[in-house]
Amino acid sequence: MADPLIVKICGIKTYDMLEVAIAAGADMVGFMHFPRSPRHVSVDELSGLISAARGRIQTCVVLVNPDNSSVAEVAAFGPDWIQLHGPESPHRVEAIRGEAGVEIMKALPIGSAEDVAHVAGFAAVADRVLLDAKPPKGADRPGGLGEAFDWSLLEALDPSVPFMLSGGLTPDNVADAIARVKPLGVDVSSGVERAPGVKDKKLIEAFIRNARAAV
Ligand SMILES: O=C(O)c1ccccc1N[C@@H]1O[C@H](COP(=O)(O)O)[C@@H](O)[C@H]1O
Repeated sequence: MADPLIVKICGIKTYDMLEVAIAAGADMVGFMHFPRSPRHVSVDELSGLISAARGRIQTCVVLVNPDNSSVAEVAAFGPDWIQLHGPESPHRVEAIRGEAGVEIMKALPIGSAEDVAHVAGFAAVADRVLLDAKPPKGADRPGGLGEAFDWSLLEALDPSVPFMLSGGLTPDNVADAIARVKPLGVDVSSGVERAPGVKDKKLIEAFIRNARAAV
């Protein structure tokens, strides 16, 4: 039997939306700890949200090119995952994985065949890889821009590499994405918001319903 699809709702900032994601049947929630993001939560907020979620849903803290002290500070709150969403090298991913004591998801920007060729090297040192759109030059953050990439690029990916898909997913395109790309899981932030950083209950419910119906 195929593995069940993993659905991650990222950029949760409030307890209300944490409860919405849990009730709607998400498998994982993501908390952004990156000040330039409209979804940024402070370390105090992170600590509270992770505690409220513990044992009910998997938690993932998103960091961008963190130093060792940030990794240690966040890992101490006991999330299930840390997502590295910056230009971390395979060597750095391996070092953080060794130090953090939590599972590591490495986000990789995909905009060309060359980007796809690098995925297997990261998959070898991370617990999971997340394939996202490559941000345009000059973007103020490396993700969470609601931009999709050309999914057909993934036809060149080694089929033995499991990956999650993100970038511009919405309730309207998630079923098509799953059918075409066959990811291990899907991850959404902007596509379930009514304004940047403001999650919407109905969009979260529709996203999860449509994703589950596609498998
Ligand atoms: O959400 C952000 O602001 C963000 C900032 C820095 C790095 C990653 C960020 N978000 C992650 O990007 C992907 C795709 O998001 P979207 O659905 O296209 O908006 C997802 O993993 C977000 O958590």
